[in-house]
Amino acid sequence: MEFFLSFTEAVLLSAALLVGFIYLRKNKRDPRYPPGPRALPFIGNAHQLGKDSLRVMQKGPRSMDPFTASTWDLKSNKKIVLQYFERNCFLNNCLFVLRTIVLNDAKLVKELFSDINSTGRALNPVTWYFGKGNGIIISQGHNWEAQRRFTLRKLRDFGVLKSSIEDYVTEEATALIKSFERKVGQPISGTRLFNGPIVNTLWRVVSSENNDWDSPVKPEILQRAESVMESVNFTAVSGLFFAPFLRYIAPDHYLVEMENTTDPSSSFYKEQGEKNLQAIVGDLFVAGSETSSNSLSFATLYLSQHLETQRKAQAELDRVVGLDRQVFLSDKPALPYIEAILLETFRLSSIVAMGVPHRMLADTMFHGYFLPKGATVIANLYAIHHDTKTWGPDVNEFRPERFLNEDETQVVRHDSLIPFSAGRRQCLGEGLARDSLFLFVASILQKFVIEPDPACPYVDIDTSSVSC
Ligand code: HEM
Repeated sequence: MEFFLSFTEAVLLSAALLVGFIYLRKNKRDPRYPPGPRALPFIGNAHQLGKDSLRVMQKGPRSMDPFTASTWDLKSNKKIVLQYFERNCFLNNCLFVLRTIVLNDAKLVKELFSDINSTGRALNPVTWYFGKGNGIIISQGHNWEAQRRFTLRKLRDFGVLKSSIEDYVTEEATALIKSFERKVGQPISGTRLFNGPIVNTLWRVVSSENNDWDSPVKPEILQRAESVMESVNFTAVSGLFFAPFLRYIAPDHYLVEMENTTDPSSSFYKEQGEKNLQAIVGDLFVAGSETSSNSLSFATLYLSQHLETQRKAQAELDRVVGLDRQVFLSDKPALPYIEAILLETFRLSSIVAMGVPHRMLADTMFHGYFLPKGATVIANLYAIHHDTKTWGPDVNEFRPERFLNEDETQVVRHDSLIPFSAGRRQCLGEGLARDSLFLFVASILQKFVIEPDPACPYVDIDTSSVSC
């Protein structure tokens, strides 16, 4: 029997063969890649990553017990510290599949993220549309380096990282305590509870302007920040929301730097400088507001379920601070139990569960494995903070004592706690976040006992959702 193809069929067949050929050439799995589950053509590992990609990336797709967190491969009895996955390319500018390296070990995250080759960011059309690669969070290369260095220096000069924004935060904490005092005995929803004081603190850092977030009419900046949180996801948020306020922002810092820049290739030069300034303001709000306010919500949620922990913290506060004065940052060294509560909250909640993905800027050999240029690298912070081999069998329990020495008089730092990631792109607001959370939590515990709502005594806690 003879077959004849029409011209159209021949063209379609050739096109299909060409696509198949390009696919095979581009997506051939290099044997030097880290180990990982077998991927299918075009969809990669999408079928295995499924709904719970967080846990699959932690344990591998054949994991026998998806709910006991451990980065231990039960079959080979080896720790899975590095895995290779292929994710589909929906919204990512890659051909067919997105090569993805997942790091499940804090030491490896610190090591790889200290390498300049790992400092790229995965750009996709959404982040590109909003940020155009400007600012800090989604930029890379010279632009990122220059903008990050400048912002860090200014935040340091300004004193954020030296804690001199203490006045702002303590004022916000006092306002929060007053608002709680009006509601004693009534249930308060934990969602958005801390958005007002956190957004206002950030706003004061960039503009020196103060707003009463507890007034019946929400200040515009809080409305804008909440609309950002509601409407777009973490990576897709834009500085544009805050643009009308740019005239307030550090006029004698960034704008002076722009004015003094005469090199057209500089990221501070004229229009490019403006775009970066706009993006940075957005970055600070996006990265700083939801993370900090959610951490506070988690801290109060855990505390509401652990009255004994509250009693111990309050005994410490009574001894060190008393009731007649405010808590200051200088009290921190004498309040190790409060500090341990925060560290345990960072660990257990792991709110930035998979960090912010990085992208390899050049082919790199790492611990004998080949990490190709363009591959996405994910630090699986959730896995690192929930590894039973590191933290013990009670990894899902809220137990601040794990961060204290035996007689509970000193904080014990743990190398595997990296809620702010590590290396060259480590969180820029870490100091501000740690200081504000300390002041808020200590001020609340100094005055109140947090109890679960009798109408909702059991709370099902997930990293992303809380429900009765
Ligand atoms: C509990 C609060 C916070 C947590 C858990 C947190 C966590 C993180 C993490 C995991 C990253 C990704 C780092 C990486 O790419 O490897 C990050 C980046 C960043 N954070 Fe935070 N953050 C918090 C608060 C803040 C605050 C208050 C600010 C600013 C005021 C801030 C500003 C930034 C910026 C600008 C970046 C991007 C850094 C870069 O790409 O070079 N964060 N943060």
